[in-house]
Amino acid sequence: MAVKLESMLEEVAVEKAVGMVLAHDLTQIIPGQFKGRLFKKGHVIREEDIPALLSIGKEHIYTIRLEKGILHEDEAALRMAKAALGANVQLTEPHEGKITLKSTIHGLAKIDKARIDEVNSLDQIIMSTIRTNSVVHPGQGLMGTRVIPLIIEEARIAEVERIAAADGPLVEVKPFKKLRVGLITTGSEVFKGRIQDKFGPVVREKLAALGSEVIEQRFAPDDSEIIVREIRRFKEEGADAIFVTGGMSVDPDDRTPGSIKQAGARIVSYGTPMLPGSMLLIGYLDEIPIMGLPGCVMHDPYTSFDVLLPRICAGEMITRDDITEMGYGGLYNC
Ligand SMILES: Nc1nc2c(c(=O)[nH]1)N[C@H]1C(S)=C(S)[C@@H](COP(=O)(O)OP(=O)(O)OC[C@H]3O[C@@H](n4cnc5c(N)ncnc54)[C@H](O)[C@@H]3O)O[C@H]1N2
Ligand code: MOO
Repeated sequence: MAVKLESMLEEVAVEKAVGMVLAHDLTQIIPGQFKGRLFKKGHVIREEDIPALLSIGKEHIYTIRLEKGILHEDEAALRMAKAALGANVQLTEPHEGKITLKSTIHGLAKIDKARIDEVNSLDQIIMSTIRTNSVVHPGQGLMGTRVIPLIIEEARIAEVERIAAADGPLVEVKPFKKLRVGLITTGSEVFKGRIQDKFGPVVREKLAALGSEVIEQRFAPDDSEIIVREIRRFKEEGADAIFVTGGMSVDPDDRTPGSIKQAGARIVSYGTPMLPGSMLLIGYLDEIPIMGLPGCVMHDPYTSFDVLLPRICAGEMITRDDITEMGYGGLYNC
């Protein structure tokens, strides 16, 4: 097969290539200064291009005679990118044989890791992505895809298309919903005014960054009855989610996990295998997400709360398996 492909590529010395059409983008790299396309595919080589071609190490160029069933790298990348494409994602033009998929919105990137792995197990075909469940902004890259050789058998790209068609899109971005969140801040030291609340501003800011809001923050002492009552009140008032802060660890005054349970929540997990954020609780009160947020959320910039919040704001239901998977790679300077 390799011999057949090679027979479609003919080397021509650049001095003899004037008037010929470049068959692919040509890259220049000057470390620290420039990396990019010096000549574009389709460029007709001129006499004055010869010194530049020689300066980037091209003494020969290829002319390609594509036979039936063989694809140029740009066409192969385009077919793979189209096969992977889901909602709120757009393609770039091919550049040096690569096509990038970019988000068109602020949202939650969903990347199907299992099928991306399946594609990447194929020889000389790549799909390089960001991690699934990342928060992305308009214009942000989600995937770059290309084939390694300059030309490739179409049947191999059809295999990628088959993998991509087996289920939903490989790459898509879910928009965030506008959640109206009820916030209950526990702790007698805050309730009695011994210290100033530092949880409210953090939770408000994190929600605002995802397009959601705190409808009201209520304060409760370390008293289960009061905490349960406030949880039920937010539920009755139609909050889309309820967050309870503080009182999440092992002291006798830590009443939050017990109160969430007592309020009737189905607990998905009390505890996440992530540091910081190990004492976080996530559950559901009917279909409403309810979380117990430990003290670290106030001061650590990235905790289990930051992993779960974007998914909740995108309307996803968190499962016990999702929590389990947070441990591997989940230690952040804690
Ligand atoms: N022996 C153990 N100690 C701790 C454990 C443990 O498992 N065993 N877990 C640790 C982890 S992890 C965390 S996180 C912290 C915090 O847990 P809590 O959520 O129970 O936090 P509190 O005890 O309620 O408060 C801790 C600290 O933060 C201040 N605080 C609380 N709420 C506010 C607020 N709204 N504004 C300002 N400051 C607040 C509180 O006064 C305390 O000083 O536990 C570890 N320890
Ligand atoms: O819940 Mo604690 O965050 O692991 O620091």
